[in-house]
Amino acid sequence: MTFPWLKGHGTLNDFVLLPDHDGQRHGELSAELVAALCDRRAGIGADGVIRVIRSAALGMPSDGEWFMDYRNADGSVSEMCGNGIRVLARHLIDEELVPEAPFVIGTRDGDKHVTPLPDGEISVDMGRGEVRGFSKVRAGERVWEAHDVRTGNPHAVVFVDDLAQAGPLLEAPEHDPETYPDGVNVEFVRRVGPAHVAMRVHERGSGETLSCGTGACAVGLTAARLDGVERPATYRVDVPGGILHVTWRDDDGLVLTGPAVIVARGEMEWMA
Ligand SMILES: N[C@@H](CCC[C@H](N)C(=O)O)C(=O)O
Repeated sequence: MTFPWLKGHGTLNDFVLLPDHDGQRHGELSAELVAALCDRRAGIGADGVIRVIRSAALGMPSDGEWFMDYRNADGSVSEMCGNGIRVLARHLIDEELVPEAPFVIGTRDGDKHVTPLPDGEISVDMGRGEVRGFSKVRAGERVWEAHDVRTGNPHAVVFVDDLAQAGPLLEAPEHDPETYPDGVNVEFVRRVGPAHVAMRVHERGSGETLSCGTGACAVGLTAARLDGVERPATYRVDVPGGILHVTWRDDDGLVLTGPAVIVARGEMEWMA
């Protein structure tokens, strides 16, 4: 089987893009193929795969022509990816597949409005986040009370004095299956200064990654609420792979802004 692919990243959260515009190339995208492509030794290597497909071809209701069909590195499906949608947007712009900006991309968390900025960064209206309460997470020997936050997908946000307190994060932090029946992305957050935080993340289905856009939104929203700030407020979120900005608008919506680049493309002859 041969097929085209591209590789891109947003703050080093990296993705393999699989153009499959009318859904005829990959059929039901198998978890096995996704995991093989994401393998950093035996495959291309990535935190996730994005199938570039028309909303209509996937039968998904959307005002956007294009849909982000997102898979984690283990092949599991996620509703939303804040870094991935910017990388997909960059690809759609580069290939002139979208007529004008701003434009809409469909996701399993609904339609997202995307705005390319003059400095090359891309903003995404992520919709409203939801802060629900608390739930315990454990990493290594330590247990924390985490904020249960939803930004299209599930997050547990833990404030720490030092990001090293999370330990090596080689395994998924333990969590309450009643709060998170489908698993959870866990963010460890340190305050850096006013409206400025730093985080590490262990992503559901992908392990520790160098950035997470939905996670940055969960963290920015939680920090801003704890600070009791007036909206609109913008928080800088430092991730190991770069810098993201999260704006909490006065209508409660969250806007994620950050870089997105395509770094390679090719034609794959899958030998496995
Ligand atoms: N890296 C992404 C989030 C990807 C999905 C996540 N692992 C999940 O399973 O919910 C981001 O930038 O938001």
